[in-house]
Amino acid sequence: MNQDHRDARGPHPMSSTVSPPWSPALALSGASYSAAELSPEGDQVFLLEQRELPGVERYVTLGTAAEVAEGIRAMVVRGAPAIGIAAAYGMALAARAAQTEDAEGYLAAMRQAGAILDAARPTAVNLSWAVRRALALAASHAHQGGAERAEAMAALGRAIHRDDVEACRAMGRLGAAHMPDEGAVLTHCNAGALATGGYGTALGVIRAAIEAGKRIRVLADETRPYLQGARLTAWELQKDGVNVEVLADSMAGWLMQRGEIKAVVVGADRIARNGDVANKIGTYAVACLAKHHGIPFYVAAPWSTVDLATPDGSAIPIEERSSEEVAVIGGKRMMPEGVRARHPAFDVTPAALVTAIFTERGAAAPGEIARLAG
Ligand SMILES: CSC[C@@H](O)[C@@H](O)C(=O)COP(=O)(O)O
Repeated sequence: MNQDHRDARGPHPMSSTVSPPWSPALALSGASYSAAELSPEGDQVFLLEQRELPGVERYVTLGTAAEVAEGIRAMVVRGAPAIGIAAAYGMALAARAAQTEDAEGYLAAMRQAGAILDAARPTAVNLSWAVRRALALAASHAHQGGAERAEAMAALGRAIHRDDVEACRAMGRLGAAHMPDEGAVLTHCNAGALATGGYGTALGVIRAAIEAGKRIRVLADETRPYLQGARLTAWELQKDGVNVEVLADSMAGWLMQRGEIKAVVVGADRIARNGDVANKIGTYAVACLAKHHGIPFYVAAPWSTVDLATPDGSAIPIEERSSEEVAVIGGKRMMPEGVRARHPAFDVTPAALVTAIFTERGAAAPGEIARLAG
């Protein structure tokens, strides 16, 4: 990422645009914005600068796989499916940059780009899933010419993007039937259009339920420390005219006790073979509360988030991010100098606390998720 992007909190008129290029995935999602796009020529990646939402809506322009990796690490783009799509587009940039006609040289360059992208964030399996798919394609077309390889890699990124929007729509239709006819549904973090190719997983379920005529209002946990709920979920639902209110994370238990919350639906970063679910830190606490109060707790995720190679949640790597992201809010330090904050960015909700998982392949009890592998 060049300096403009690394330091992307201020206005950088030379490096930013206000709208993404048109793409088939964007058209399919129905939104006016997109977390990640590849330019029509395949030479630039546009990321919606999510760290500046809800105040500023702009895109940073990236020209190399390493810049895309830095955008993922720094959370310019975030959300499991969206970082997988961004990584696939990063691999398209790498294929374009690999000018060599030598197949081995090309493969070495692609492996190197894949390793950089894969290392950007450890928990969401969609990232390594997308890199693996790109490397498999690279191995199959390494002997072709540079232009052909670059075109094929760009097409793969666009297909992964389009498929993700279609998966969101499919799981949305499925999950909508499980939503209450009316009342409040709680969600945690942002599992919406901003976290996916478009439409969203958990928010896709909510959108589909509302499109089907259900009178749902949304309670969005603010989701400390990055505030994905307050900043992102509230932003995208407000754009759609959905009734949304934000809760400080500590408020959900009280509202459940009062009977105000009818269901919980969240996304996932990785689902293990036994149905344990890694998702944004705080999800486990919400699931425990839901169990205690007899409230259904649903997870919506594309099949690319299901990791059958990981037997259970204890084997899922949990990202630890910087103390500063917890300690400093809006530029102000909220704890004494010299005191460190803990920052596990994800937690694991045991399968026993999950009512059902919705994927594009169908709905399943968490313990039966492997059945959908076909
Ligand atoms: C459809 S996205 C589901 C998850 O990726 C989402 O809930 C989440 O935990 C995102 O974490 P983030 O740290 O913002 O990348």
